[in-house]
Amino acid sequence: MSDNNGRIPVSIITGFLGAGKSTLLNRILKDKAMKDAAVIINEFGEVGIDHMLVDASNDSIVELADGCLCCTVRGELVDTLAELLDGMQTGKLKPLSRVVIETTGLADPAPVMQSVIGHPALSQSFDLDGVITVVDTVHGLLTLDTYPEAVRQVAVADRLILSKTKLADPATATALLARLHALNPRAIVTDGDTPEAGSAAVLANGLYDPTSKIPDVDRWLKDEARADHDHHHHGHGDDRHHHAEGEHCAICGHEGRDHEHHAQHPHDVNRHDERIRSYSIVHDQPIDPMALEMFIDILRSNQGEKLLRMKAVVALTDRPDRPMVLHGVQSIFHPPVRLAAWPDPKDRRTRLVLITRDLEESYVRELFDAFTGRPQVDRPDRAALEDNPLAIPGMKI
Ligand SMILES: Nc1nc2c(ncn2[C@@H]2O[C@H](COP(=O)(O)OP(=O)(O)OP(=O)(O)O)[C@@H](O)[C@H]2O)c(=O)[nH]1
Repeated sequence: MSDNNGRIPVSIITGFLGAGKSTLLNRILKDKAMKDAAVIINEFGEVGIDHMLVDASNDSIVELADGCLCCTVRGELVDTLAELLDGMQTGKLKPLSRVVIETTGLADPAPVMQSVIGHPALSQSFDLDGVITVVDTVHGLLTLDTYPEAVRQVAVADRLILSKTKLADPATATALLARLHALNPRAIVTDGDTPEAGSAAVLANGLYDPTSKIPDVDRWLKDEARADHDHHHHGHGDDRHHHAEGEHCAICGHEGRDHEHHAQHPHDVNRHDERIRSYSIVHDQPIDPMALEMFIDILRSNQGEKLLRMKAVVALTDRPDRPMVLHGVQSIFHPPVRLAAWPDPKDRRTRLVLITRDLEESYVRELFDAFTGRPQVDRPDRAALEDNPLAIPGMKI
């Protein structure tokens, strides 16, 4: 199902080692809607076996063995996408409805996403439709504590699919959900045991909606208010549970006197999580296109590596009725797309959603305010920044 511009949606399935990626993919491939999809499987190790585990009824399965998609075989991924395109253009391949990429368990999804959105030619033909991260309900908490790759996989996901839910005890599942919500409040969470999880519908995550032909902006900006609320409380000690005397706490197992703790287990050292933030910026006046360009340029050239993901719908002064959609991963941005109209004509506010690592919200807000005409008293304005981009406090190059 390609969009207005003929671009083919690409979904990335990721998740830690053994989380259940292949199991999920096998279920999805049985969906009739996957008939014209191509699947690219990346496997780490000398001998590829994942392709044998994936249902072979789909003849567009390509395996990229011996190396990790996010590092050594990234070029191979680009080549494979180019070959698929060539195959379609020369009539050797039937038109593809979708491409699904399954990464290795240790992959950082960002470079894989960049291969799709950042390649000048490929981005004309493919569009990232979302990252689906499979999380093992039994081992998820420990994995998140131990492996930064797992935290990144959760942080950038559009959808989280919980596997092995029936094997996990309820307390573990509750604690995991709280942890996932803190890390990525906007992701859709789906129980892997539901029929929905095994359907092609989970792959469509709304960078555009195939039926309405415009990005499902509301979906990826969802929970904006709640996420902001959570963020403001994060780290200020307000995100606590209170228990009455004698009450059993499902998260930490404590019983007895009144006690409080964070949504995660109190002994849980969220050493990776605390560096990752998700926040949104809302602005109600149309923005000068030049100012937007400079804001994005400074942000990505100076802080690109900390920008795990940014999605935005922006009202510009030249055509405020036709919003601009921006979509970036680290310093790579998809070519901006002008929508024909606002997804919701009653809500024409500019909205930016950012997922960052080691980049404070206050820095991004100040930079945004400086370029959109709302500088604060003791902060540099746009003119000062154009003269000297280092004038932003905390700016490092
Ligand atoms: N009970 C149960 N087992 C599951 C579920 N999902 C996966 N498994 C099992 O978990 C094991 C790992 O599943 P895979 O689908 O191979 O996981 P993967 O993420 O593709 O693994 P790698 O490719 O090694 O990273 C297999 O034995 C699966 O049968 C689930 O929802 N419930």
